[in-house]
Amino acid sequence: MAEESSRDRTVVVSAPGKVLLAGGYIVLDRKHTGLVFGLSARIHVLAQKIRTSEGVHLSEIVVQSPQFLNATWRYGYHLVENGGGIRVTQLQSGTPVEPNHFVETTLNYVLTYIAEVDKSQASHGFTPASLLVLADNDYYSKPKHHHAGDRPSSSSSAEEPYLPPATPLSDPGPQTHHHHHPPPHHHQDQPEEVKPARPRFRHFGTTLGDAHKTGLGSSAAIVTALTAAMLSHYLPPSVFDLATPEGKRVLHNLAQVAHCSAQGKIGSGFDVASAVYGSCLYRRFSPALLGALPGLGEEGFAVALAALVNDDDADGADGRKWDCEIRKDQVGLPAGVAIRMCDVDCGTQTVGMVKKVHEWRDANADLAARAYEGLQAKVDELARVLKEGKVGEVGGVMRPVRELMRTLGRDCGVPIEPESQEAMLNELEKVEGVLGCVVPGAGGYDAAAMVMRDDVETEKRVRGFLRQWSMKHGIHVRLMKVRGETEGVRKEAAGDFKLWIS
Ligand SMILES: Nc1ncnc2c1ncn2[C@@H]1O[C@H](COP(=O)(O)OP(=O)(O)OP(=O)(O)O)[C@@H](O)[C@H]1O
Ligand SMILES: C[C@@](O)(CCOP(=O)(O)O)CC(=O)O
Repeated sequence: MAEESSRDRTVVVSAPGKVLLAGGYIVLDRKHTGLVFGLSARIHVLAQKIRTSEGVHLSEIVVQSPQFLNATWRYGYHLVENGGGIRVTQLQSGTPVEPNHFVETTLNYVLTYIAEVDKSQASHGFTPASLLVLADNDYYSKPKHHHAGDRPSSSSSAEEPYLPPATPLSDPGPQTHHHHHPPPHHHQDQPEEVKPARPRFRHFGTTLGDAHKTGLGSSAAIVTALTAAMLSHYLPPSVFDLATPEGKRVLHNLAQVAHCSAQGKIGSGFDVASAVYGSCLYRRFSPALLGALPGLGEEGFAVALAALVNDDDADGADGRKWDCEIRKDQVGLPAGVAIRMCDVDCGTQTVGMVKKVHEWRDANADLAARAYEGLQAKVDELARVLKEGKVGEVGGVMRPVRELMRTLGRDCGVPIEPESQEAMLNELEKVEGVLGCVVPGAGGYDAAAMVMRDDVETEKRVRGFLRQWSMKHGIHVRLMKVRGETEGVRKEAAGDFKLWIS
């Protein structure tokens, strides 16, 4: 008799966002490493079987992001000849829905992999499934409620939008009473009694394309959580078990391949690694690893993908082709210290910045090698002082990280720490209890990261500073709820998501 699969139960998986505290750009080179922390902000994916009563297409897979307008993606799928894998096709009905490239690519790769490792899936067809995506609120800036002359402090007290009414797959109803975490801290600038309860998963009131992302790595988190949820839903535990090191290894490899493909192979993969493993010192895999994989739909894609993901035809010295290093033992945070972030509501296009840095590096090899080595020394030092709890030394390491990144930016002609961010961080650094701050990752206008004392007084001072800074500069900077956290992907209790389960 067939082993019990998870297909009849709801599987919920979550994966964390990331903050690359130090090591941006250099981590793209295998010679170097980056210090990445996972975040408390997670993307959750609920995988459920679709009950086929209401004329639902038999081979449909539906992905929904109920926090956004027009965000239901329905897919059919077909087997491509000559082992080219499984390709999904977005089905349109009614209002046209913008394609979701990351979701679609993930479905292609994951269904191809599943059909290859469990042949019965390919022959019987995949049971129709619903995949519901719920992102913690900090992934996107708050929706604006006032347009012309938007004043910084007023929008945060505006009424929270509810989720839209019944969708074809679930009717979660208003979310205001569904607190999973403890209630959020009170904003200093608002009297407690007028603050409406905050929905755990708010509706952003826009399409996904119009949402302002804060730079927490939503694509890596969704690709990872979606991959894990689908593997857990369709495969029996003897073939895939997220709780085992082997399960995490397969998930990591498959999510990296899918994410790289969707992204156009430009990233180091630190964001997927931290979505799977949480905080770590990360060394990337050799880019050549993916070079040999045929494209989706090309002859032999399915077999090659499964071999690459399982890493079972390994010829490397240690028996594995995947040569990335994920060092969790070298990363930690001192007690009483937190990593927090402030959103400047702008967001950054990383791709163009990486291109320019690489052009400069290629034209200035010696200079670049020295700059990269200088940064690497600071990455290691920062990891060490945080791990060893040397609280007093944090600032003395983070300041040079900023200086070196600014120099790199100037040399390359890239605004890694733009002037407006520089000015703000210079002042933020002086706030009592703030140990150090940086523009994380590629820099630019993504949310800034701080290492600060984890106490109410410091938080008050930081909020006060950001409020004043916002007013003075006519911008909206806010302290986000999100914190650095060490844990990676995990299964969640389905009972905590009852409102979402149909
Ligand atoms: N809640 C969501 N539901 C469905 N798809 C999502 C969701 N959030 C993100 N995505 C997918 O991820 C894409 C955004 O990826 P992108 O790499 O631009 O952002 P990011 O990973 O948050 O960026 P960064 O690395 O700067 O943090 C979206 O276009 C969409 O395909
Ligand atoms: C520039 C880079 O090193 C870091 C990008 O980080 P982020 O997406 O800005 O957090 C690119 C990468 O490592 O993929």
